[in-house]
Amino acid sequence: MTPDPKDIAPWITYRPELKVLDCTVRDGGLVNDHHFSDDFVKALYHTCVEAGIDYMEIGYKASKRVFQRDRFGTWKFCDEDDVRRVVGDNPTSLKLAAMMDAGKSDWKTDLLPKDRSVFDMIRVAFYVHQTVEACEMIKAAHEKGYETSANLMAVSQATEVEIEQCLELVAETPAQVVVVVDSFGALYTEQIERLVKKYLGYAKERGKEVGIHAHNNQQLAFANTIEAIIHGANRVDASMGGLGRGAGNCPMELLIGFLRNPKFRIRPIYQFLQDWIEPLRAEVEWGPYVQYNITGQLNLHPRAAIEARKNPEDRNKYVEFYDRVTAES
Ligand SMILES: C[C@H](O)CC(=O)C(=O)O
Repeated sequence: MTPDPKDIAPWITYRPELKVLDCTVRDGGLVNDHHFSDDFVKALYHTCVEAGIDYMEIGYKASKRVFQRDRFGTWKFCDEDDVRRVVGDNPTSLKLAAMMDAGKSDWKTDLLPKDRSVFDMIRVAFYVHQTVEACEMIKAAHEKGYETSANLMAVSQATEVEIEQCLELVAETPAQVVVVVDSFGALYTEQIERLVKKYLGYAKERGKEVGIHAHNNQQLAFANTIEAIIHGANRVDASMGGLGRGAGNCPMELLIGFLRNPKFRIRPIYQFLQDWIEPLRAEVEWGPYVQYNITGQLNLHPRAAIEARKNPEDRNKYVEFYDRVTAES
């Protein structure tokens, strides 16, 4: 059989259906409590438009009952007026997404009907025990007119049977996308392959796409993202300079350098790194530091590593950190 020309050297061709989501402000908000200036978010928005990125996740729609409004920045709540101050009515082809956490958002009351909102997509983030609420959230957002995505977090800690039960329930919802989320940066490429194939098994026949959201604890976020793409993930998350919680995410500059669709342009991304990400490094820290390597290897939430790196004097006490977390786990 003659192979499809697209399959001979797929890394020099492209899949038109593959879409990229920028999660810089949303995941990066977990580093600075969402205190990004309007100018930063505006510059990122224009960069995403110029770079041909498909979606920009501009923040969370978090509950103001659960989180104090004055302790967090604008992008934790993404009120419609705040977002419009930066993007106007968004007269571009870049779609805007917000994330809503199960258990931490007022999804019954906080979502406007789509025709009155600047948002296009709601991504529902949940842990496996919150699957039932997440399915209700997805249905509610869909009924209001939004595209929806199901992001099962911390999948590296869920059992096989829990993942399967979750996917069965999510498959029955209107979610267009189901994302493999490696919250702890714990997964290796072989595991990514298995998970993407498993997710596709539930998603594909219902017309849903599979996505990938990788963390960089073991410096595998880019490699795992490529692996997910190879096995059929068509929705891909990345952030500028890898900005994101703890070790950060798959760097956008690497991802766009890898993708071959001519609609993507890398130059505006370098401009954004130069103008906005490098100055930010002087204020906040993210990246695959040793404490994050350790929590990734142990398949643990990065919170202990984040805590350990808070005090600059203690940052290099790797052995003490290693001994503590291995004694606790
Ligand atoms: C579900 C989201 O992608 C949340 C997140 O960033 C995570 O890693 O978990």
